[in-house]
Amino acid sequence: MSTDSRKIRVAVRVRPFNERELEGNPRNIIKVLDKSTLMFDPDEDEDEFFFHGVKLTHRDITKRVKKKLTMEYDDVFDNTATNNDIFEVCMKPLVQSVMNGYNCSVFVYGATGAGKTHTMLGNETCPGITFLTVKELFRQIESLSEMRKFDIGISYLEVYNELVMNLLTKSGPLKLREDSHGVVVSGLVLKQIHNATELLELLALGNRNRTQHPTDANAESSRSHAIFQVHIRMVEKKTGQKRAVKLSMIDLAGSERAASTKGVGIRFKEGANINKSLLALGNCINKLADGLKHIPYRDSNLTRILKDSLGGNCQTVMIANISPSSLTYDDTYNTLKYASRAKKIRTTVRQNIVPSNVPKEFLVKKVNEQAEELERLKAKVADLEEQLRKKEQEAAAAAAPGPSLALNATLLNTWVSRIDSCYASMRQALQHLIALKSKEKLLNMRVKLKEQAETIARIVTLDGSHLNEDIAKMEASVDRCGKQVANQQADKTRWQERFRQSLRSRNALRKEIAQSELATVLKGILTGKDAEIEALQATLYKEHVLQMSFTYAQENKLWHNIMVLSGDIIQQNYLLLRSMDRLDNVTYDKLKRLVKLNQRQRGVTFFDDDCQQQDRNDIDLSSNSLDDIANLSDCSEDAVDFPPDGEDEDGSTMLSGVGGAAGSALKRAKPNDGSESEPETCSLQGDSANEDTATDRNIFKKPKMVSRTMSFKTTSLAGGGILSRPPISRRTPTKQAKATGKTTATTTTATISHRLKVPRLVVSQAMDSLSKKKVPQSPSGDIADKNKLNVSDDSSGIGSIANSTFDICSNKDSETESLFSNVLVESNVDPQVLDKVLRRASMKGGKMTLSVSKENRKKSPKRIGKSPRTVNRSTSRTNSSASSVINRYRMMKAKDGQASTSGGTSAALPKPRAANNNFDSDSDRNRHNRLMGIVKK
Ligand SMILES: Nc1ncnc2c1ncn2[C@@H]1O[C@H](COP(=O)(O)OP(=O)(O)OP(=O)(O)O)[C@@H](O)[C@H]1O
Repeated sequence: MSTDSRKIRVAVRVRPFNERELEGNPRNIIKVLDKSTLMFDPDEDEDEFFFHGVKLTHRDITKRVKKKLTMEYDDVFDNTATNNDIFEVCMKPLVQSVMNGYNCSVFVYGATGAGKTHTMLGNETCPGITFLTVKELFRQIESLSEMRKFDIGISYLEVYNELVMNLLTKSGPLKLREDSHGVVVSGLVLKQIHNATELLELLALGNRNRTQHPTDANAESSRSHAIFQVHIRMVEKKTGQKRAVKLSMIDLAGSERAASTKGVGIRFKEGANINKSLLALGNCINKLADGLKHIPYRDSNLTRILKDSLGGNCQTVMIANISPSSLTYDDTYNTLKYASRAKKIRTTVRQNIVPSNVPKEFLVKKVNEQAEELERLKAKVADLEEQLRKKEQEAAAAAAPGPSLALNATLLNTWVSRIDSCYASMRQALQHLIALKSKEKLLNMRVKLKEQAETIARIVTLDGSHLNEDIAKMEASVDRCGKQVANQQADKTRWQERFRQSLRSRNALRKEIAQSELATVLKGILTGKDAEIEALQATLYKEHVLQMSFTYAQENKLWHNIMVLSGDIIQQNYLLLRSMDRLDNVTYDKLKRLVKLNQRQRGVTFFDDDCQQQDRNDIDLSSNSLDDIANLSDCSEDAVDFPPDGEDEDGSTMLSGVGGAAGSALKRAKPNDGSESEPETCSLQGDSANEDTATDRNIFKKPKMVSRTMSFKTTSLAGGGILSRPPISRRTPTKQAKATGKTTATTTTATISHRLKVPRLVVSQAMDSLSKKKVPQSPSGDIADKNKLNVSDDSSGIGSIANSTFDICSNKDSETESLFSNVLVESNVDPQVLDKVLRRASMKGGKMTLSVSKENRKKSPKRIGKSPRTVNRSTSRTNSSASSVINRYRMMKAKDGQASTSGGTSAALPKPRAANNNFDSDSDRNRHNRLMGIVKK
C-alpha cells in the first residue's frame, strides 16, 4: 500500500456577472491573471467598460482603496470556463485516483449564487461535474471490466439545520457515528447502479428532494449541504485484490452572511445553521492549515462528514465559487481567504486495497441482506420443524395399536377423581363390614366358650348351693352376647348392601373405562386400586385372626390350669380310694379311660412334628405368621360367615380382574387332594361364577363337618432348625363333594397314606398272608396300597385290630423293640389276636422283618411311625427279631398278670376284652381308630 501526503487541490471559479448584478453597475473585483492566479480588488481598469453598448465610467462606487490582492491557487477558472473545463482539470485526475483505489472528495464552496450548484450539477445544456465525473467513472469501469469486477452504490444526503437526511429515500434524520473506519451514517443504504443513466435518475430524484428556497441572492438557493457519494468496490479478477473506495461530491450551502440574504424567521435560522456549519468548516480548515493535531470536526455534522475529505485518507479538491461583482465583495473576499487557507491543508492518502477494508456501507448493506436471509431461513426452519412434528405425530398415531395415548390432563383428572371416589366408598364399606363380622365371630366364640364352661360348672361344684346362681350368671352373659350379635345384624346388613353397591359401581366404572380413550392408563390405575383393596382386606383379616387366636390362647391356658388341678385331685382320689379298697369297677374304668384318652391324644403325632413338639405347646400369638394364626382360627367352629367375596349382583366376581396374588396368599393350606376339604380362602379373586362355590371359599365359613383325616404338610428337617408350624386344616367335605359321593372309602383310603403319620407296626410277611385271605387288594395295587391299614369286619375272627397293619420304623436296637412293645400294649391290642399274629409271623422263618428308616431312630414312642412308603424303600434295613418282640410282649403281659395276682385286685381289674370290646362305645372305637390312623373300608 502506497501512501502519499498531498495538499488539498484548490480551484477558484469565477462566474460571469448575472443580470441582477449588471443592472447595479457593479465593479469587477476579480481579475484572473492566469490559470492559477487572480487578483482580488484590482485597480479600476483603464480600459473602457461597456454595458449594453454604453460606455461606463467610475464604476467603483465605494471609492475604496483597492486591495489588489494577488492570490494563487491550484486552478483558477475565469468566467468563460465551463463545467467540462472544471471536470477536465479537477475531476478527471480525481477519477483516475478513485480507480487506483484512493478515496476522493470534491466540494464546492462559495456564497449563495456564486455558482456552486451550477458547477456541481449544471443543467441540461451544461451538465455539472457530478455527471461528468460519474460518466467518466463508468467509462473507466467499462474499460477495466475485463480485469476487475465492480460494484457501485451511491448515496445522496443533505445536512439541513444540522440534520442528516437521505435524499434518495424518504426517511427520518440519520445519525452519525464513528468507528475505527471513520464516520458512518447509521441506517444509510446504498443504491446500486450499473450505468450513468441510473445515476442521473437518482441524482435528479435527490435534487427534487433537496431543500431549496428562493433568496434575494438566488431564486433557487440551496439551503442545505448536499453530499453525493459514490461507493465503488472493485476486485482484480486475476489477483483477487480488492479495493473499496469512495468518491464524495459536496455542494455546500451558501457561505454568505445571514444578513446578506435578508432572511427572516425560518430563513434566518437556516442561515444561522448554515453559517454555524460553515464556521465549523472554516475552523477546521484553519487548524488543518496550521497543522494542529486537534481538529474540531465534531463542531458540526458537516465537518464530521467531511472529516475524511479534509484531513483523512482522501484526495480532495475544493472549488471556490466566486462572483466577480463588487456587490458580493466581502463574501468573495472571505471565500478567497478560505480557499487560500485550504491550500495549506495536507492529507495523507493511501490506496484502499486491503481486502478486509470493505466500506462500512457495504458491510451494512451486506449485514442487512444477511439479516433478511437469516429471517427467511429461520422461518423456513420453523416451517420444516412444524412439518416434522406433524409427521411424527402421524407416525406415532399410526404405530399405536389403539387410540392415541396423548393424555388429556383434564380428562385424566376427572377419571382419577371418579375412581378415587368409587374405591373410597368400597374401602369404607369393607372396613365396617369386616369389623362387624369379626365382632360377631368373637361374640359367637365367647358364647361357645361360656357354654362349655357352663357344662363343666354343672359337673364340678363344691356343694351345689351356688350352682344355680353361677349357671344363671353364665346364661345371662351368653344372652348378652347373643343380643349384641342380634343388635348388629342391621348394621351388618346395611354395610353388606353398601359394599355390594360399591362393587356394582366399580364394575360399571370399569366398563365405562374400557370404552374410554384413556383405557390403557386407567386400567393400570384400577389394577392398583384393586390391589389396595386386597391389601386392606388382608390386613383386616389378619387383625381378626390375631384377636381370635389371642382369645383362644387365653382360654387354653385356663383349661390347662383346670386340667392340671383336676388331674392332681383325681390322682389323689384314686390313690385314696385304692388304699381304702373303695375303688369300684365303674370308677376304675372311668379313670382308665381318662388315662387312655390322655395317652391316645399324645399318641397322635405328626410325621414331621419332631422339631415342633415344643413349639406346638408354646404358640407365639404375637407372631405375624398369617398361616399360624389362620390355622388357629380354622379350629374355631364359630367362624363368622362373611359375605362371599367376589359376589356381585350378576353373580360375577367381587374383584374380578384383580391379580390373584394377594388373594391367593390368603388362601389357607389346602389339602393335597382337595377332594374333601372345604376351601377356606379369603380371596378377593372371585373368579367363580358359582355363588355356592364362592360361599364355600369364605374363610369364615363354619365347617360343616370335620373329617377323620388329618392333613399336614411335610417339611424338611434338614439343618435341625425350627421350622414353621405346618398348617393344619380341618377338611370339611364340600356340598358338591358330598353330593357326588366323593367322600368314598376308596378315595379316603387312597389319600390316607399320604397324610396319616401315626404309629404303625407292619408285620409284613404275616399281614401279607393274612390280607390275602381277608382283605381285598386295592384296585390301584401300588406300593402305598400294599401298606394300607385295612380294617375288616369282625367276621375276620380276629377283631378289627387283627387286620390292622402297623408299621414300626426301627433299627435293630433294644430301644426300638421296647417302643414297639409299648405300642402294642398301649394300643389295647387284644393279646390273643396279637399272639396269633405274632405267632404266624414267627412261624414264617422264625424271624420277622421290620423296616426301619434312619430318620426315626431315637424317636419317642409317639413318633415311631413312618410313612408306609418307607417299608419298601431300598434303604430299609432288616434287622429286628420277631422273637425278641414276642418275648418282650409276653414279659409285659406276665408282669401285668403278676401285678393283678399279688395286688389282690384281679377281680377289680377288667380282663382284656376281645377286640370288639376294647371300647366302651362305637365313638370310642372310632376315635381310637382315627387316632391310630386306621381307616375302615
Ligand atoms: N459559470 C456560470 N456560467 C453561467 N451561469 C452561471 C454560472 N455560475 C452560476 N450561474 C448561474 O448563476 C445562478 C446561481 O447559480 P447557483 O444556483 O449555482 O448558485 P449557488 O452558489 O448554488 O447558490 P446557492 O448557494 O443559493 O444554491 C444560476 O442561475 C446559474 O445558472
